[in-house]
This record gives sequence, C-alpha cells and structure tokens, in this order.
Amino acid sequence: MSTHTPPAKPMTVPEFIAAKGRGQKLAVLTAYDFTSARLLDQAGVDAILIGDSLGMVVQGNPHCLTVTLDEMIYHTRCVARGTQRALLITDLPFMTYQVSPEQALISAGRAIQEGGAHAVKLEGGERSADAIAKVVSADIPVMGHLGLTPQSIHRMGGFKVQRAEEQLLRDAKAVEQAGAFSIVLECIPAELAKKISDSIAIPTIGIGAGVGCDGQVLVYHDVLGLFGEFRPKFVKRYAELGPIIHDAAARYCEEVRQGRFPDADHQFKS
Ligand SMILES: Nc1nc(=O)c2c([nH]1)NC[C@@H]1CN(c3ccc(C(=O)N[C@@H](CCC(=O)O)C(=O)O)cc3)CN21
Ligand SMILES: CC(C)C(=O)C(=O)O
Ligand SMILES: [Mg+2]
Repeated sequence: MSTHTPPAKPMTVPEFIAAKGRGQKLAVLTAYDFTSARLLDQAGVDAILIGDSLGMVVQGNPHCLTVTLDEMIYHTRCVARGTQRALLITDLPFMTYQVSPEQALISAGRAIQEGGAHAVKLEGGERSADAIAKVVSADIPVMGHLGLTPQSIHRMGGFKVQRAEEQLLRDAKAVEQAGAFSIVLECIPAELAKKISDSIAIPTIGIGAGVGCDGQVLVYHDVLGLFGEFRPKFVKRYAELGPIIHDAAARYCEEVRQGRFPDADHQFKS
C-alpha cells in the first residue's frame, strides 16, 4: 500500500507547464468513466487523459479510427464527475480536426463546453500547427502528440516505433510555436525523446519514449493488467487485476449455481 498523499490543489495548465521548470515529473493516466477517474484522482495523478484509445479498451475495436466526438464527450462527462483535482485532457478523435482549423476549434469547443474537459489533445506536428493555433486562439489549451500517432495507423502500417529524427524535432518546434502547452511523445527512441524534451520549453509526456521526458502517460487498462495479452515493451503493469476479476466472477457463478449465494447476510428479513 502506498502512503503517498496527493497535493490538495487542483492542477491547472500554468502549473502543468511550470512543473517542467522545477524539474517536477508529471504523472498522467487515461480513464474513461466515473469510477476509474475517482480512483486515479484520489491517488494523485496530475492529469487524466480521456484517450481515443477507448476505441480499443472500452469498445473493443482493433484501432481508434471509429471513435466519434460524441463518444469522447460522453466519456469526458463521466470522468469529469469523478474528478476534483486532476487536469482533464480529451483526445480529439480522427476526422474531427483534420479538415480545417475551424473544424478543430468547433470540435475542441464541444469537448470543453459539453464534456467538461480543461484541454484537448490532437495528433500531428507541422501538419496540425494551424489547427493548434486556431484552437489556442480561443483560449482552449492544446496538447500535441508526436511519434506513433495511432490515428495514422494506415499510413504507418501498424503501431510502430517512429525514428525520423529531423522531422520529429521540426514537428515539436512547430507544435510549441503554435501555442500548445505540452506534447505527448509516443513510441520513439529514448535518446531522441530526451533531445526533443531538451529542445522545447513545454513539458513532454512520454509513452514508450523513455525517462528523459518531463512526464509519463499510460493506458488505465494496461497499468492495471486488465487488457489481456496486450504487452508492448513500454507497458509496466502495476497490478494484475485481470485474474482477480476473473476469479471473483467465477466464484460468484459457482455460488449462485450451488445456491450458496445469497446467504442470510445478503437478503432482507420480513
Ligand atoms: N491498451 C492500449 N494501450 C496503449 O498504449 C495504446 C492503445 N491501447 N491504443 C492506442 C495506442 C496504440 N498503442 C500501441 C499499440 C501497440 C504497440 C506495439 O505493439 N508496439 C511494439 C513495437 C513495434 C516496433 O518495434 O515498431 C512493441 O513491442 O512495443 C505500441 C503502441 C499505444 N496506444
Ligand atoms: C496513449 C495516449 C497518449 C492516447 O493518445 C490515448 O490513450 O488515446
Ligand atoms: Mg489517443
């Protein structure tokens, strides 16, 4: 059992940025519902990402491309009700920001206004700079996302480590210049992620990008050992809840079938 007490003050975007200057690492996890969000918030995460990874871990699809903005908003609302302290960042899903900067702003506005997010995240570097700038111009904080961008799965030919150094450095600069407050670096070599982190003033949040990033993010189901056999190199399981849930459900089934549940303690007297 950890004895860590979380700081009482709510996390804000300026605080998130300032953490980098103090050398204070940022701890981010994804969540998609009230109950999980409340557990993470009480454990002291700095930010909760309502990721479009919900397309895979919640909806059971092979990728994230079919997730809609309405679905992201629904999950954001659920998470927001369970959160008091963490910064809430919602992924803009595929095809809700690529068409035009105006489309990006309208989508981001809905995530904030209808979902209750504090910020949005969108994928891409130079190609997304105009969209980022437009969203930021309406005072909506934007987190960038570079490297393995899951919405590019068909171009990349799968979920693969990205190593185009010069392009990634240019992309990070472009995202920072466009006004983003932070950037996710996904599945890039640790040394390159460190170089990118040192080359910009805003915090980098790594996933499969090494310890040189200013913070880390992982998917809820991965950290807790809920997502079956999904075990890429960068995932560390801090618990193995899958077998625990399996066991509990199997014992319940057995007791119901044997007429051992409910017993006297779990029913009402007349
Ligand atoms: N449950 C879950 N966890 C995630 O981290 C995650 C999602 N879903 N869905 C959206 C994306 C997809 N992600 C993925 C998925 C697979 C690999 C993977 O298999 N990587 C290989 C590397 C392959 C290579 O060497 O190029 C690995 O072994 O880590 C990586 C990131 C990360 N995101
Ligand atoms: C893995 C993180 C960075 C993400 O984008 C997601 O969960 O959708
Ligand atoms: Mg995502």
